[in-house]
Amino acid sequence: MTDTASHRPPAAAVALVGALQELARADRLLLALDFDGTLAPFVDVPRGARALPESKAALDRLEHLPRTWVAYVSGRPLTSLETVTEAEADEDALLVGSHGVEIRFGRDGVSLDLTDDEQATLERLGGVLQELVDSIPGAKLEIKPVGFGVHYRQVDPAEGRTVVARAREAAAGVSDALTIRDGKDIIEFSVRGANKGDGVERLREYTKATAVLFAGDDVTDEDGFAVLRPERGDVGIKVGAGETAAQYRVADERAIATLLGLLAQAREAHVNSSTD
Ligand SMILES: O=P(O)(O)OC[C@H]1O[C@H](O[C@H]2O[C@H](CO)[C@@H](O)[C@H](O)[C@H]2O)[C@H](O)[C@@H](O)[C@@H]1O
Repeated sequence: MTDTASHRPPAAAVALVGALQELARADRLLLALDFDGTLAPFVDVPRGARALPESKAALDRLEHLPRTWVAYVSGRPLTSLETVTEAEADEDALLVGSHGVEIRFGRDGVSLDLTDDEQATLERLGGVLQELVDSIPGAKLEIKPVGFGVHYRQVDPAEGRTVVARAREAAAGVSDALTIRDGKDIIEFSVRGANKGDGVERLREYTKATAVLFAGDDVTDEDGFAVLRPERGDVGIKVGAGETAAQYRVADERAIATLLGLLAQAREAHVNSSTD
């Protein structure tokens, strides 16, 4: 490789920047973004996670632009997502929580209305998983509206697989109809199945977006990538390693922050040129 070639940006990065410039020209643009591992670096205590300041600043610019919507699509319960995105008081916030089960679009929400069977399963599930985490140093139970997350980020790394196996076994003793999701140092069980793809489609319908950007880092984000329509200008960005259906990949949350800054700049330029 020549010295000049070694300083050239890789073709994939050039293609991604080009795709974002095209996206910036969309008539109605929706940014649907995963939170943890995409906007916010991982931390030990989930309520302490926050988007990188550069991402937050770019998203603030974007959501103030006409015909542009910013939405968060997360595995977190809606209330937790409101806290970490600082959207509690934002009456226009677009939030999809609990992997697509909980929805808050502006003032409108979806009532969960758990059936008696779902409620009973949830209670038994909580009992067995609480007993499990109490027996494993460092394990924590996250209570969610339709399920539970067993966190093992602070468990001895050699024990991670055992925690997952024991949690699966305990949950199987309660019901064989649970939705189970493996995440980053977490295994989650839900009595209701919906996914991030459902959430993205609901957002697309609500905003009447003509193009969508979805970015995510985890296996659960693959449902979001699966509903994208690249032939209509949608863009999917996978953050970090792992198999993906996304068209593009970046290394980490810092790269996402940089791209959101570029997109904000390109969208502002597009909006200004259309109003000239
Ligand atoms: O869909 P996401 O927005 O990526 O949410 C996935 C899960 O995120 C949270 O857990 C993860 O982040 C924590 C804070 O950095 C970290 O401690 C934990 O190990 C990660 O798994 C959240 O607590 C879960 O409810 C979400 O499902």
